[in-house]
Amino acid sequence: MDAAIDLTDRSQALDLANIRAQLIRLEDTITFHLIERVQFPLNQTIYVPGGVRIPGSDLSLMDYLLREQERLQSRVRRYDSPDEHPFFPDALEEPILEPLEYPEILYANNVNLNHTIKQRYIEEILPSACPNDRVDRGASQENYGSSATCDVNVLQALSRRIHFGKFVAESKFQENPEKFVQLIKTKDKKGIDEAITNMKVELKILERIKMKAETYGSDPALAEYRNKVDADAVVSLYKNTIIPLTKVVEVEYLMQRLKGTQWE
Ligand SMILES: C=C(O[C@@H]1C=C(C(=O)O)C=C[C@H]1O)C(=O)O
Repeated sequence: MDAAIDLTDRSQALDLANIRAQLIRLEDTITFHLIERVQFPLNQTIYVPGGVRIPGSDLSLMDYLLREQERLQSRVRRYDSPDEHPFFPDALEEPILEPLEYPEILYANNVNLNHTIKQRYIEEILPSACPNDRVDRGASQENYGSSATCDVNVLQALSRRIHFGKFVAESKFQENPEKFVQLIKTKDKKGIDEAITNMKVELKILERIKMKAETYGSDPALAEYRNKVDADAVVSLYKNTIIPLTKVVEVEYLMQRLKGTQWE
């Protein structure tokens, strides 16, 4: 959707500095969406299929909203973009807008980590980020729809950020094809992971995201408005979920990279 990178321009899309700038932009998106979500209780019920009665659907309330949001957004070609991955591919419909000409930037692959992303978000990320001092006040209160709406925003931002690993991986492959061809041919996933890892960049990200969570989570003019989000929970989200899953995307994308090429 609002890519800072023009994905119809191959050189822009594979410039590692550009890609990293987009990942930095997504830090703001993810942090702000998380701040919006944690103003509500955990409301576990909205993640349970049947937890809230939905006519004609046996999905959880959150899954129902996510699926319908993806159906709607597919009609304005959100999922034609190579940096977008649906959680419910079967819900997508024909766009009402003319198709955009995306050059072949990424090589054919079936890497989609959304099932894992959603599971980690519901089972680990939300329980650690949502304050446990607010109780679930049941569907009769206004929180359920608002919580699910915020969840959809967070999940779509997490998916975009993690799957951007494909552009990182393609950029790194093109920088040194010989090294990666050798690692891929020998199915050396550990070697690929080491080759794509840049600890300096990772440490910088963790420092910056802590500062952002503390800053965005407070109001400069109102001292009492502090810690709208637990900064350590946001750092842990990046350290234990976002960065590791981005690297899984990079490794799994590269494992499929030689298919149909002269190296196969
Ligand atoms: C995304 C990159 O690849 C890896 C993953 C990172 C991440 O998910 O933030 C950061 C550095 C690398 O270990 C990169 O090199 O920028």
